[in-house]
Amino acid sequence: MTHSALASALRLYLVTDQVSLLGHTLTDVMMAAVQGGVTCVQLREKQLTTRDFVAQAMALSALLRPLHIPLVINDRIDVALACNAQGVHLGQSDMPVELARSLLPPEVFIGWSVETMDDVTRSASLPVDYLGVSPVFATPTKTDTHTPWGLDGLRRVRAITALPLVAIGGIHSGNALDVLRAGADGLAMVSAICSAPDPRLAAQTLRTLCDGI
Ligand SMILES: Cc1ncc(COP(=O)(O)OP(=O)(O)O)c(N)n1
Ligand SMILES: Cc1nc(C(=O)O)sc1CCOP(=O)(O)O
Ligand SMILES: [Mg+2]
Repeated sequence: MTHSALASALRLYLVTDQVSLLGHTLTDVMMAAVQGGVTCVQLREKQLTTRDFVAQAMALSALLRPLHIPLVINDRIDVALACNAQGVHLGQSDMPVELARSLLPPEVFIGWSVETMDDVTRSASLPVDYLGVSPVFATPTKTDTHTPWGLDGLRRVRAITALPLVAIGGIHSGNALDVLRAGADGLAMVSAICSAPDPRLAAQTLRTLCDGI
């Protein structure tokens, strides 16, 4: 996929989180978000057994594939391979991206979290397809994060890389435009969609913002 095709695919990026679902099922929230216009889904499971993770990944893959919405698996190359995911997302403590690249089919894209300018500089010589700018704002959804980049930090990242940038952390409809204007290609969100009273409407509102600039 070209940079620009991948950037479009990552535009409104749902990251799942069982804890944030307010009693709804993951499948129901994901499908509502898809109806509202999310362009990409990351399955992020920290508590499941491998067997249950694979089963969940296969179930989501069967729903998303006919809709041509890419499924990204967080952290786990084996799960991504098992469900023929379109992408994986790896962070600074996950499997090294060079090793992941050697294990994955070439068409599977790799996202990589960048927490410092040094990470961004290093990304130029790594086999990564997009960068997760981690975090843009502090968020209660994930607290083991590095110092937030803020909008100025995001602008500085934008200035030194041509890779697609996915902003994550504390993003919602009230700051989405600022984040896009600071240079993000895509917005990744957990709570603004998963914990919304109406996830379909939340995604639709965000999609309208994404399409408007
Ligand atoms: C799009 C996106 N960006 C960043 C992350 C965070 O990845 P990581 O730092 O590996 O942390 P965990 O999500 O694994 O807790 C992400 N998942 N997605
Ligand atoms: C999964 C994840 N990764 C982050 C990072 O900074 O790398 S922040 C985060 C959670 C984002 O949740 P919310 O949209 O509710 O703020
Ligand atoms: Mg990770």
